[in-house]
Amino acid sequence: MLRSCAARLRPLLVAHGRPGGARLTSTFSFEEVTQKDHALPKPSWSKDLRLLFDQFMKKCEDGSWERLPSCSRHSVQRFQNFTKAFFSGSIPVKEEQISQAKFFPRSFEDGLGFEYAMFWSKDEKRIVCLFQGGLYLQGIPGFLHGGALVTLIDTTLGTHAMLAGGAVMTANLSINFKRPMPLCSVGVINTQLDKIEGRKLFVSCNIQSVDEKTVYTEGTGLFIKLEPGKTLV
Ligand SMILES: CCCCC/C=C\C/C=C\C/C=C\C/C=C\CCCC(=O)SCCNC(=O)CCNC(=O)[C@H](O)C(C)(C)COP(=O)(O)OP(=O)(O)OC[C@H]1O[C@@H](n2cnc3c(N)ncnc32)[C@H](O)[C@@H]1OP(=O)(O)O
Repeated sequence: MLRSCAARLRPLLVAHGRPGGARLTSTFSFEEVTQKDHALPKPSWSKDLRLLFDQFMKKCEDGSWERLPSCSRHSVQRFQNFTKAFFSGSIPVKEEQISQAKFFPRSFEDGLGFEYAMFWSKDEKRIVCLFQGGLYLQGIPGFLHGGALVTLIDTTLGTHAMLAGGAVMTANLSINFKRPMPLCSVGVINTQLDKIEGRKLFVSCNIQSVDEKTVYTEGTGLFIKLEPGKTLV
């Protein structure tokens, strides 16, 4: 039986002894829901993406690296806990709609949107995200839309911030587009946590070509740790 994504993510959050991780687990009581893990090889993955994925799966064998599961939906339970913890006002979306809601980067058909897999290095405290942008992410003809790259950077930096500090939200992103990234090509995102100041987590990354000869995009993000009881709306 497929374990829920959240259940597979939970050990990561708690294993790093993050109070946030524990709080996130206790606050969000990861309900056991069976969901498809999208961060696994699919027929739409290119040879480059599969090769890189296999290289990183090998690195996971000694436990120094960990593949991060990635599902398309939050459970209703997590929605209830998240909104109860951080949102006082009535949230416009209804609970029954949540089961249809999808995590944006996982809302495309296989191969047409964001194909990606993230790996977390416990020792180096960084994420490597292997990414292939599909045909529905086009901006200028033949190249990826800048907003698609920002989405992926937001999600990757946000995941790093979450692993470092529990439930977070993006406060600021700054992006430099250095070279256009071709549609259907593979990019590698490397993140680093630059500093933590109170509730503020400053993380940065770049997206490089597989041969590391081209830097497509650079990004920094400021993520704010959410405080249960301090409602956002
Ligand atoms: C979220 C996880 C939930 C559980 C998920 C479980 C499993 C994971 C599964 C999938 C998820 C995968 C990845 C998740 C990670 C990321 C994905 C994307 C995340 C987003 O896509 S999320 C949507 C976009 N995001 C928003 O919708 C936020 C709107 N916003 C607000 O909700 C508030 O704005 C908030 C909460 C950010 C802060 O509000 P607040 O009241 O709590 O804090 P306050 O304002 O006091 O700021 C505290 C200190 O930050 C400084 N500060 C604030 N903003 C700044 C800025 N822009 N520039 C420079 N400094 C800034 C202040 O100056 C002060 O600094 P100082 O302490 O030094 O005075």
